[in-house]
Amino acid sequence: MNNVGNAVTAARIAPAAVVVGIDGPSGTGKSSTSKAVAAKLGLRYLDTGAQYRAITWWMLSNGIDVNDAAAVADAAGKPEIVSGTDPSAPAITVDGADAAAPIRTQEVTSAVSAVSAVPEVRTRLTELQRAIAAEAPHGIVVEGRDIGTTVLPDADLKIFLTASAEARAARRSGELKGKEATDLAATQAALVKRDAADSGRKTSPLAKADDAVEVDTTDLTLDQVIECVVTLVEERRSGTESA
Ligand SMILES: Nc1ncnc2c1ncn2[C@@H]1O[C@H](COP(=O)(O)OP(=O)(O)O)[C@@H](O)[C@H]1O
Ligand SMILES: Nc1ccn([C@H]2C[C@H](O)[C@@H](COP(=O)(O)OP(=O)(O)O)O2)c(=O)n1
Repeated sequence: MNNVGNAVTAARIAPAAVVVGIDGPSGTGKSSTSKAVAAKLGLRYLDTGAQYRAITWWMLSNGIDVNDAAAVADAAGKPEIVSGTDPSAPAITVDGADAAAPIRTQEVTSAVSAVSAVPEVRTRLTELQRAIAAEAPHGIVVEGRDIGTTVLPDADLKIFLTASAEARAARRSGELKGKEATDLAATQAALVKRDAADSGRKTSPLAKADDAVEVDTTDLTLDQVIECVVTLVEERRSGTESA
């Protein structure tokens, strides 16, 4: 076959880039599922929560009062946030510094909802997220709170993960063991408080898009959730299921 023939065949065989948005509250399995699905399907991966944490870390490190929305808005454009999109090695830097560890501290977790509620912060990160998604050659799995509703409303597949507060708190406590306090009731109370703040803010709150597929992960293993999402992506790709 000549070169033109080869190119035509390759174009027919290569699947089109697929964009998947995975939203839901904390501890429902967004990060674990998104990374695994992206790795299995050869897609890029973007953790938008890590970006909101990164901007929050920068605010705290630079002495900005995170409860002063005007001060946060003024500073929102200052930090340079760079996200890696390799699902097997997610990376994030702020002004060139590795932020992977400091964005996971309790101090950042407690402050992130206030910073995320500031419209200037959301506008800046939404633009960044759209640009990253547009550059992914074979497609991308993007996880967050407002991907299906706001960041990528035209995503090929939208998933909304849920789980009981008890299950989510137990999962998070398991992660924290040995690092920080593991009081289950305190972990659950903190989760529920953050959910309420994220769902209750005015600008692009945590919400299920009308056309998202809801998956309750309370009684599913992580492998079952991954399998479920992989199957849904493959169905969308082959056009066997209507949106
Ligand atoms: N279906 C599941 N069953 C049990 N544990 C899970 C399940 N999904 C995720 N986990 C675990 O729960 C914790 C939180 O998962 P994560 O993917 O970080 O959630 P999210 O990104 O929604 O906050 C991780 O330790 C993960 O391994
Ligand atoms: N698209 C997004 C992603 C996260 N956020 C905010 C709200 C969340 O409480 C924080 C942290 O998100 P992250 O996904 O890291 O949180 P958990 O892994 O669930 O603890 O960021 C957001 O407002 N919009």
